[in-house]
Amino acid sequence: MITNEHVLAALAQVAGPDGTTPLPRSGTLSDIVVTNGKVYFSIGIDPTRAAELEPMRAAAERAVKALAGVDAVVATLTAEAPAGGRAARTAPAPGRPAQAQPGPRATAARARTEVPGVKQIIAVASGKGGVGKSTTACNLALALARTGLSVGVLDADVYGPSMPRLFGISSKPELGDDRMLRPPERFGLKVMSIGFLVEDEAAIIWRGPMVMSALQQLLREVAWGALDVLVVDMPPGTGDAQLTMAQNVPLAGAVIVSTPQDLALIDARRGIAMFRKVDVPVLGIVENMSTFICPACGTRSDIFGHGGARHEAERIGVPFLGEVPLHIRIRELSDSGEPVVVADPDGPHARAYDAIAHQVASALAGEAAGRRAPPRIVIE
Ligand SMILES: Nc1ncnc2c1ncn2[C@@H]1O[C@H](COP(=O)(O)OP(=O)(O)OP(=O)(O)O)[C@@H](O)[C@H]1O
Repeated sequence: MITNEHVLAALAQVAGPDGTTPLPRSGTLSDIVVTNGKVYFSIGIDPTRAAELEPMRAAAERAVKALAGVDAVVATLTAEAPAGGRAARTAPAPGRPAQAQPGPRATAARARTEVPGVKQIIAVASGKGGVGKSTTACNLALALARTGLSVGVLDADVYGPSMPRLFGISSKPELGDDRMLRPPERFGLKVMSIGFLVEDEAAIIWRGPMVMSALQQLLREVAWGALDVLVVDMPPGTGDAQLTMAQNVPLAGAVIVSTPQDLALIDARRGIAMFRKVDVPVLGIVENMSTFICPACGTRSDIFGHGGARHEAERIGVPFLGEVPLHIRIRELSDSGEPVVVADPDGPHARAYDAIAHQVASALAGEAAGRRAPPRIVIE
């Protein structure tokens, strides 16, 4: 069985970014994750040296691949600091002066490199877990595709990837000759999930730089082809991992999912604040599980105080994108791998997602227009 020590011993043969210090002692190596014969690690580097250090990355991969019992190795270069948390991030390397740490905005500007072929990336996020973020991301992506856009889905929820289940995908992505992963396709959408790369239990131990490294790999080492929109299902919450993702992915905007309970709305506010902090436009709030329509008698009940999200959105000046009722069909269909937008395309739930998708699409069109050069005004 391969252990971290075996991997470290192999990496000791490879010189780190300074060209002499072995990688394990260079202070740039992330945690090492070994799962079912696959080894994952990242090397934190100055992003301006990425091309120059590619041979070092390849050498590290080769050294570990040579170990008996290793089937696959994924080594990535990341602009993130090495493992060791904040202490490692702020401590200067031996012999080097301490440097001022860039603030979130500076980091965002540096790290948000576009993903080739992908026009716009949106995050679907929530301030807390269990509010239906993944269900919303999945159905929103399908509804966006119904507006004629070409759409992909990236499941970045390291704490509980659910896109394979929601889309009913059991196949894993294939690795092409060009070393790019070919994402499985379902209902016309390319779907990639962090769950395809690791076992569920392994995902939980991914932290900081490893998470970012995996996300960068999912963004940039996947053959997405030409996409109008890539929908990223974010991990729930507003902790460090989420903030790092919001900072490092070139997001055109974020959709916040909330249930109507006050508590969830407080969390939703935190989510909004997080995206604002890193200059990502909040496209709006979706109120999920907004009302309960009794399947037997059709009576509508407002379980959690319906309208809370709309009211809150108005109050804080964020667009309200729409509401999706709590309905057993949505849950049943999600569990069966046939999302409601596909299974019942003309039903009321699909129409609710369509309405949300239209608003998101027009907000994105506005974002894209905002990025274009302003029109030249000619005064005659
Ligand atoms: N509108 C809805 N009506 C009925 N059930 C729903 C609805 N939205 C989500 N669910 C169900 O609620 C559960 C949680 O949904 P989901 O996994 O999408 O939430 P999440 O916020 O992504 O959760 P996590 O934080 O665990 O990632 C699932 O069983 C899902 O089928």
